[in-house]
Amino acid sequence: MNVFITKPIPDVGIKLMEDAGYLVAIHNETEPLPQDKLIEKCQQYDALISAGFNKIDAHFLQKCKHLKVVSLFSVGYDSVDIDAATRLKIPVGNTPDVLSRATADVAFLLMLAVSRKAFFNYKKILDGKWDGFEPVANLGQELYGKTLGVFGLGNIGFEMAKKCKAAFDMKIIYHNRKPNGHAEAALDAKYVSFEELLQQSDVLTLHANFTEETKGIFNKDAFSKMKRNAIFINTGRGGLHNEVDLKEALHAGIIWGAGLDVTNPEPMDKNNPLLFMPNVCVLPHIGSATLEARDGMAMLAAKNVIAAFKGERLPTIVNPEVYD
Ligand SMILES: NC(=O)c1ccc[n+]([C@@H]2O[C@H](COP(=O)([O-])OP(=O)(O)OC[C@H]3O[C@@H](n4cnc5c(N)ncnc54)[C@H](O)[C@@H]3O)[C@@H](O)[C@H]2O)c1
Ligand SMILES: O=C(O)[C@H](O)CO
Repeated sequence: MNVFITKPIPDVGIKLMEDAGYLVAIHNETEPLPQDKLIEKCQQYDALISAGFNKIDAHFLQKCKHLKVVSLFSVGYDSVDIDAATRLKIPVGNTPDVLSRATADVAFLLMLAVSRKAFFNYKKILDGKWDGFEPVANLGQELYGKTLGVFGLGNIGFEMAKKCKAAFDMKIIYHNRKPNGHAEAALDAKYVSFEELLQQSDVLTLHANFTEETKGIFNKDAFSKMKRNAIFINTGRGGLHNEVDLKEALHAGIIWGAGLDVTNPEPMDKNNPLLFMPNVCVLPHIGSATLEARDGMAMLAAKNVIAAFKGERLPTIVNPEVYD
Protein backbone atom coordinates (compact mmCIF):
# COMPACT_ATOMS: atom_id res chain seq x y z
CA MET A 1 0.00 0.00 0.00
CA ASN A 2 1.30 3.49 -0.77
CA VAL A 3 0.42 7.01 0.36
CA PHE A 4 0.84 10.34 -1.42
CA ILE A 5 1.15 13.57 0.64
CA THR A 6 0.68 16.89 -1.15
CA LYS A 7 3.03 18.89 1.15
CA PRO A 8 5.57 17.94 3.82
CA ILE A 9 3.91 17.25 7.19
CA PRO A 10 5.58 16.61 10.61
CA ASP A 11 7.76 13.48 10.70
CA VAL A 12 5.76 11.77 13.46
CA GLY A 13 2.94 11.06 11.03
CA ILE A 14 5.19 9.84 8.25
CA LYS A 15 7.08 7.58 10.65
CA LEU A 16 3.84 6.05 11.89
CA MET A 17 2.88 5.04 8.36
CA GLU A 18 6.37 3.83 7.42
CA ASP A 19 6.65 1.78 10.63
CA ALA A 20 3.35 0.17 9.68
CA GLY A 21 5.03 -0.93 6.43
CA TYR A 22 3.52 1.55 3.98
CA LEU A 23 5.36 3.43 1.26
CA VAL A 24 5.10 7.20 1.65
CA ALA A 25 5.76 9.73 -1.13
CA ILE A 26 5.75 13.48 -0.47
CA HIS A 27 5.47 16.35 -2.91
CA ASN A 28 8.40 18.29 -1.53
CA GLU A 29 8.55 21.29 -3.87
CA THR A 30 7.73 24.94 -3.26
CA GLU A 31 5.21 25.01 -6.12
CA PRO A 32 2.10 22.92 -5.38
CA LEU A 33 1.14 20.36 -7.99
CA PRO A 34 -1.39 21.73 -10.50
CA GLN A 35 -4.77 20.00 -10.24
CA ASP A 36 -4.38 17.85 -13.40
CA LYS A 37 -0.94 16.65 -12.29
CA LEU A 38 -2.24 15.90 -8.81
CA ILE A 39 -5.07 13.81 -10.26
CA GLU A 40 -2.58 11.97 -12.48
CA LYS A 41 -0.33 11.34 -9.49
CA CYS A 42 -3.11 10.11 -7.21
CA GLN A 43 -4.10 7.48 -9.78
CA GLN A 44 -1.01 5.56 -8.68
CA TYR A 45 -1.74 5.67 -4.93
CA ASP A 46 -3.95 3.92 -2.40
CA ALA A 47 -4.21 6.88 -0.03
CA LEU A 48 -4.00 10.65 -0.28
CA ILE A 49 -3.08 12.99 2.54
CA SER A 50 -4.19 16.41 1.37
CA ALA A 51 -2.24 19.10 3.19
CA GLY A 52 -2.96 22.13 1.06
CA PHE A 53 -6.72 22.47 0.60
CA ASN A 54 -6.58 20.80 -2.81
CA LYS A 55 -10.00 20.72 -4.44
CA ILE A 56 -11.14 17.11 -4.26
CA ASP A 57 -14.33 17.00 -6.27
CA ALA A 58 -16.35 14.24 -7.95
CA HIS A 59 -14.18 14.36 -11.09
CA PHE A 60 -11.02 13.94 -8.98
CA LEU A 61 -12.44 11.01 -7.03
CA GLN A 62 -13.80 9.23 -10.10
CA LYS A 63 -10.41 9.47 -11.81
CA CYS A 64 -8.48 8.14 -8.80
CA LYS A 65 -10.08 4.73 -8.58
CA HIS A 66 -7.33 3.25 -6.40
CA LEU A 67 -7.90 5.65 -3.52
CA LYS A 68 -9.05 3.80 -0.42
CA VAL A 69 -9.04 6.93 1.72
CA VAL A 70 -8.75 10.71 1.57
CA SER A 71 -7.07 11.88 4.74
CA LEU A 72 -7.17 15.64 5.28
CA PHE A 73 -4.45 17.50 7.13
CA SER A 74 -7.13 19.90 8.43
CA VAL A 75 -10.32 19.82 10.45
CA GLY A 76 -12.20 21.78 7.78
CA TYR A 77 -13.41 19.54 4.96
CA ASP A 78 -14.92 22.13 2.65
CA SER A 79 -12.27 21.26 0.01
CA VAL A 80 -13.84 17.82 -0.52
CA ASP A 81 -17.10 16.87 -2.21
CA ILE A 82 -18.22 14.69 0.70
CA ASP A 83 -21.36 13.42 -1.04
CA ALA A 84 -19.30 12.23 -4.01
CA ALA A 85 -16.79 10.52 -1.70
CA THR A 86 -19.61 8.75 0.11
CA ARG A 87 -21.24 7.67 -3.17
CA LEU A 88 -17.90 6.25 -4.30
CA LYS A 89 -17.42 4.57 -0.90
CA ILE A 90 -14.27 6.55 -0.08
CA PRO A 91 -13.89 7.40 3.60
CA VAL A 92 -12.69 10.93 4.34
CA GLY A 93 -10.79 11.71 7.55
CA ASN A 94 -10.01 15.06 9.19
CA THR A 95 -8.09 16.33 12.25
CA PRO A 96 -10.49 17.65 14.92
CA ASP A 97 -9.70 18.61 18.54
CA VAL A 98 -5.88 18.58 18.36
CA LEU A 99 -5.86 22.10 16.89
CA SER A 100 -8.76 23.69 18.75
CA ARG A 101 -6.76 25.48 21.44
CA ALA A 102 -4.09 26.70 19.01
CA THR A 103 -6.68 28.10 16.61
CA ALA A 104 -8.66 29.75 19.41
CA ASP A 105 -5.36 31.31 20.60
CA VAL A 106 -5.09 33.03 17.22
CA ALA A 107 -8.70 34.25 17.38
CA PHE A 108 -7.95 35.66 20.84
CA LEU A 109 -4.68 37.19 19.63
CA LEU A 110 -6.49 38.91 16.75
CA MET A 111 -9.24 40.17 19.06
CA LEU A 112 -6.67 41.85 21.33
CA ALA A 113 -4.56 43.08 18.43
CA VAL A 114 -7.58 44.74 16.77
CA SER A 115 -8.87 46.20 20.02
CA ARG A 116 -5.49 47.93 20.52
CA LYS A 117 -4.65 48.56 16.82
CA ALA A 118 -1.44 46.62 17.42
CA PHE A 119 -0.43 45.79 13.85
CA PHE A 120 -1.03 49.36 12.60
CA ASN A 121 1.01 50.86 15.42
CA TYR A 122 3.80 48.36 14.85
CA LYS A 123 3.89 49.36 11.17
CA LYS A 124 4.16 53.02 12.28
CA ILE A 125 7.45 52.22 14.03
CA LEU A 126 8.75 50.40 10.95
CA ASP A 127 7.77 53.37 8.76
CA GLY A 128 9.61 55.83 11.07
CA LYS A 129 6.28 57.46 12.03
CA TRP A 130 6.47 57.02 15.81
CA ASP A 131 6.66 60.59 17.07
CA GLY A 132 6.53 59.87 20.80
CA PHE A 133 3.80 59.41 23.43
CA GLU A 134 0.39 60.68 22.29
CA PRO A 135 -2.31 61.38 24.93
CA VAL A 136 -5.26 61.21 22.56
CA ALA A 137 -4.01 59.15 19.63
CA ASN A 138 -3.87 55.38 19.11
CA LEU A 139 -6.78 54.79 21.46
CA GLY A 140 -8.19 51.29 21.51
CA GLN A 141 -11.11 49.82 23.41
CA GLU A 142 -11.12 47.51 26.43
CA LEU A 143 -12.78 44.11 26.35
CA TYR A 144 -13.62 43.59 30.01
CA GLY A 145 -17.28 42.62 30.51
CA LYS A 146 -18.14 43.01 26.82
CA THR A 147 -20.26 40.55 24.82
CA LEU A 148 -18.59 37.87 22.72
CA GLY A 149 -20.76 36.47 19.92
CA VAL A 150 -19.68 33.10 18.57
CA PHE A 151 -20.90 32.07 15.13
CA GLY A 152 -20.49 28.27 15.15
CA LEU A 153 -19.91 27.07 18.67
CA GLY A 154 -18.13 23.76 18.11
CA ASN A 155 -14.68 22.77 19.34
CA ILE A 156 -12.78 25.96 18.44
CA GLY A 157 -15.66 28.30 19.24
CA PHE A 158 -15.86 26.73 22.69
CA GLU A 159 -12.12 27.23 23.33
CA MET A 160 -12.34 30.88 22.23
CA ALA A 161 -15.37 31.51 24.45
CA LYS A 162 -13.61 29.85 27.40
CA LYS A 163 -10.57 32.13 27.02
CA CYS A 164 -12.70 35.28 26.69
CA LYS A 165 -14.74 34.37 29.75
CA ALA A 166 -11.62 33.64 31.83
CA ALA A 167 -9.59 36.64 30.68
CA PHE A 168 -12.23 39.38 30.43
CA ASP A 169 -15.34 37.94 32.05
CA MET A 170 -17.08 38.43 28.73
CA LYS A 171 -20.74 37.52 28.32
CA ILE A 172 -21.05 34.69 25.79
CA ILE A 173 -23.82 34.51 23.21
CA TYR A 174 -23.75 32.15 20.24
CA HIS A 175 -25.52 31.00 17.11
CA ASN A 176 -25.11 27.40 16.03
CA ARG A 177 -26.85 24.70 14.03
CA LYS A 178 -28.13 23.35 17.35
CA PRO A 179 -27.84 24.47 20.99
CA ASN A 180 -24.59 23.53 22.73
CA GLY A 181 -25.57 22.31 26.22
CA HIS A 182 -21.97 21.92 27.34
CA ALA A 183 -21.14 25.57 26.58
CA GLU A 184 -24.35 26.73 28.22
CA ALA A 185 -23.51 24.83 31.42
CA ALA A 186 -19.77 25.58 31.50
CA LEU A 187 -19.73 29.18 30.27
CA ASP A 188 -23.27 30.37 30.82
CA ALA A 189 -23.44 30.81 27.05
CA LYS A 190 -26.79 31.91 25.62
CA TYR A 191 -28.20 30.70 22.30
CA VAL A 192 -29.46 33.58 20.12
CA SER A 193 -30.77 33.98 16.58
CA PHE A 194 -28.39 35.12 13.82
CA GLU A 195 -30.00 38.58 13.94
CA GLU A 196 -29.51 38.85 17.68
CA LEU A 197 -25.92 37.71 17.36
CA LEU A 198 -25.26 40.53 14.91
CA GLN A 199 -27.05 43.13 17.00
CA GLN A 200 -25.65 42.26 20.42
CA SER A 201 -21.99 41.25 19.88
CA ASP A 202 -19.14 43.61 20.79
CA VAL A 203 -16.78 40.98 19.39
CA LEU A 204 -18.11 38.56 16.77
CA THR A 205 -15.90 35.53 16.17
CA LEU A 206 -16.45 33.05 13.31
CA HIS A 207 -15.93 29.31 13.82
CA ALA A 208 -18.64 27.71 11.67
CA ASN A 209 -17.94 25.28 8.84
CA PHE A 210 -17.77 26.78 5.38
CA THR A 211 -20.77 25.44 3.45
CA GLU A 212 -23.25 26.60 0.81
CA GLU A 213 -25.35 27.87 3.72
CA THR A 214 -22.59 29.91 5.40
CA LYS A 215 -20.85 31.13 2.23
CA GLY A 216 -20.68 34.95 2.31
CA ILE A 217 -23.14 35.10 5.22
CA PHE A 218 -21.24 38.08 6.64
CA ASN A 219 -22.19 40.56 3.94
CA LYS A 220 -23.32 44.17 3.66
CA ASP A 221 -26.67 43.37 5.23
CA ALA A 222 -25.07 41.53 8.18
CA PHE A 223 -22.46 44.24 8.81
CA SER A 224 -25.17 46.92 8.75
CA LYS A 225 -26.88 45.22 11.70
CA MET A 226 -23.74 45.06 13.84
CA LYS A 227 -22.71 47.53 16.54
CA ARG A 228 -20.51 50.45 15.53
CA ASN A 229 -17.93 49.37 18.13
CA ALA A 230 -17.98 45.74 16.94
CA ILE A 231 -14.79 43.80 16.29
CA PHE A 232 -15.14 41.12 13.60
CA ILE A 233 -12.82 38.09 13.89
CA ASN A 234 -12.59 35.36 11.25
CA THR A 235 -10.37 32.32 11.81
CA GLY A 236 -12.89 30.00 10.11
CA ARG A 237 -12.71 30.38 6.33
CA GLY A 238 -12.27 33.49 4.18
CA GLY A 239 -15.42 32.63 2.23
CA LEU A 240 -17.62 33.19 5.28
CA HIS A 241 -17.37 36.94 4.73
CA ASN A 242 -17.77 39.06 1.62
CA GLU A 243 -14.51 40.94 1.40
CA VAL A 244 -15.81 43.93 -0.57
CA ASP A 245 -18.62 44.43 1.94
CA LEU A 246 -16.20 44.04 4.86
CA LYS A 247 -13.87 46.69 3.43
CA GLU A 248 -16.79 49.08 2.96
CA ALA A 249 -18.08 48.45 6.49
CA LEU A 250 -14.63 49.11 7.97
CA HIS A 251 -13.99 52.13 5.80
CA ALA A 252 -17.36 53.71 6.57
CA GLY A 253 -17.14 53.00 10.31
CA ILE A 254 -20.14 50.64 10.21
CA ILE A 255 -18.02 48.31 12.38
CA TRP A 256 -14.94 49.15 14.42
CA GLY A 257 -12.32 46.68 13.28
CA ALA A 258 -11.50 43.24 11.89
CA GLY A 259 -8.99 40.48 12.53
CA LEU A 260 -8.56 37.83 9.84
CA ASP A 261 -6.53 34.63 9.85
CA VAL A 262 -8.30 33.49 6.69
CA THR A 263 -8.99 35.35 3.46
CA ASN A 264 -10.53 34.69 0.08
CA PRO A 265 -8.47 34.06 -1.95
CA GLU A 266 -5.41 32.78 -0.13
CA PRO A 267 -2.75 34.01 -0.26
CA MET A 268 -4.04 37.58 -0.02
CA ASP A 269 -2.56 40.04 -2.49
CA LYS A 270 0.18 42.06 -0.79
CA ASN A 271 -1.44 45.30 -2.02
CA ASN A 272 -4.88 44.49 -0.62
CA PRO A 273 -6.17 47.70 1.06
CA LEU A 274 -7.19 45.69 4.15
CA LEU A 275 -3.50 45.33 4.98
CA PHE A 276 -3.11 49.10 5.30
CA MET A 277 -6.20 49.93 7.33
CA PRO A 278 -5.57 51.06 10.94
CA ASN A 279 -8.40 48.95 12.29
CA VAL A 280 -7.47 45.66 10.60
CA CYS A 281 -5.06 42.85 11.52
CA VAL A 282 -4.42 40.04 9.03
CA LEU A 283 -2.46 36.82 9.56
CA PRO A 284 -1.61 34.19 6.91
CA HIS A 285 -3.80 31.24 8.00
CA ILE A 286 -1.66 30.24 11.00
CA GLY A 287 -4.46 29.15 13.34
CA SER A 288 -3.17 25.61 13.82
CA ALA A 289 0.50 26.46 13.30
CA THR A 290 2.01 25.27 16.59
CA LEU A 291 4.41 22.37 16.99
CA GLU A 292 1.92 20.62 19.24
CA ALA A 293 -1.13 21.03 17.01
CA ARG A 294 0.70 20.14 13.82
CA ASP A 295 2.18 16.98 15.37
CA GLY A 296 -1.31 16.04 16.53
CA MET A 297 -2.69 16.64 13.04
CA ALA A 298 0.06 14.53 11.45
CA MET A 299 -0.66 11.66 13.85
CA LEU A 300 -4.39 11.78 13.17
CA ALA A 301 -3.91 12.03 9.40
CA ALA A 302 -1.62 8.97 9.54
CA LYS A 303 -3.94 7.01 11.84
CA ASN A 304 -6.81 7.60 9.43
CA VAL A 305 -4.75 6.17 6.56
CA ILE A 306 -3.62 3.15 8.58
CA ALA A 307 -7.16 2.39 9.72
CA ALA A 308 -8.41 2.51 6.13
CA PHE A 309 -5.64 0.17 4.96
CA LYS A 310 -6.61 -2.29 7.69
CA GLY A 311 -10.24 -2.10 6.63
CA GLU A 312 -11.16 -0.41 9.92
CA ARG A 313 -13.29 2.64 10.60
CA LEU A 314 -11.26 5.88 10.50
CA PRO A 315 -10.72 7.31 14.02
CA THR A 316 -11.93 10.73 12.83
CA ILE A 317 -14.32 10.08 9.97
CA VAL A 318 -16.13 12.91 8.21
CA ASN A 319 -18.57 10.73 6.24
CA PRO A 320 -19.58 7.83 8.53
CA GLU A 321 -22.40 7.05 6.04
CA VAL A 322 -19.71 5.41 3.93
CA TYR A 323 -19.94 2.41 6.28
CA ASP A 324 -23.73 2.00 5.92
N1 LIG B 1 -7.59 29.36 10.80
C1 LIG B 1 -7.23 28.11 10.90
O1 LIG B 1 -6.07 27.77 10.78
C2 LIG B 1 -8.25 27.07 11.21
C3 LIG B 1 -7.87 25.97 11.99
C4 LIG B 1 -8.82 25.00 12.27
C5 LIG B 1 -10.12 25.14 11.79
N2 LIG B 1 -10.45 26.21 11.04
C6 LIG B 1 -11.85 26.37 10.58
O2 LIG B 1 -12.68 26.35 11.74
C7 LIG B 1 -13.84 25.56 11.47
C8 LIG B 1 -14.42 25.03 12.76
O3 LIG B 1 -13.60 24.03 13.32
P1 LIG B 1 -14.08 23.19 14.61
O4 LIG B 1 -13.03 22.20 14.90
O5 LIG B 1 -14.53 24.11 15.69
O6 LIG B 1 -15.35 22.46 13.98
P2 LIG B 1 -16.66 21.98 14.75
O7 LIG B 1 -17.34 21.05 13.82
O8 LIG B 1 -16.34 21.50 16.11
O9 LIG B 1 -17.52 23.33 14.88
C9 LIG B 1 -18.19 23.94 13.83
C10 LIG B 1 -19.48 24.50 14.37
O10 LIG B 1 -20.10 25.29 13.35
C11 LIG B 1 -21.49 25.09 13.45
N3 LIG B 1 -22.17 25.43 12.20
C12 LIG B 1 -22.12 24.80 11.00
N4 LIG B 1 -22.96 25.40 10.12
C13 LIG B 1 -23.53 26.43 10.78
C14 LIG B 1 -24.49 27.40 10.42
N5 LIG B 1 -25.04 27.43 9.19
N6 LIG B 1 -24.87 28.30 11.34
C15 LIG B 1 -24.34 28.27 12.59
N7 LIG B 1 -23.44 27.36 13.00
C16 LIG B 1 -23.03 26.46 12.10
C17 LIG B 1 -21.63 23.60 13.79
O11 LIG B 1 -22.89 23.33 14.35
C18 LIG B 1 -20.48 23.41 14.77
O12 LIG B 1 -20.92 23.62 16.09
C19 LIG B 1 -13.35 24.50 10.49
O13 LIG B 1 -14.39 23.99 9.71
C20 LIG B 1 -12.33 25.25 9.66
O14 LIG B 1 -12.94 25.81 8.54
C21 LIG B 1 -9.54 27.17 10.73
O1 LIG C 1 -9.27 23.48 8.76
C1 LIG C 1 -8.17 23.51 9.29
O2 LIG C 1 -7.75 22.59 10.02
C2 LIG C 1 -7.27 24.70 9.11
O3 LIG C 1 -7.71 25.58 8.19
C3 LIG C 1 -5.82 24.40 9.01
O4 LIG C 1 -5.41 23.82 10.19
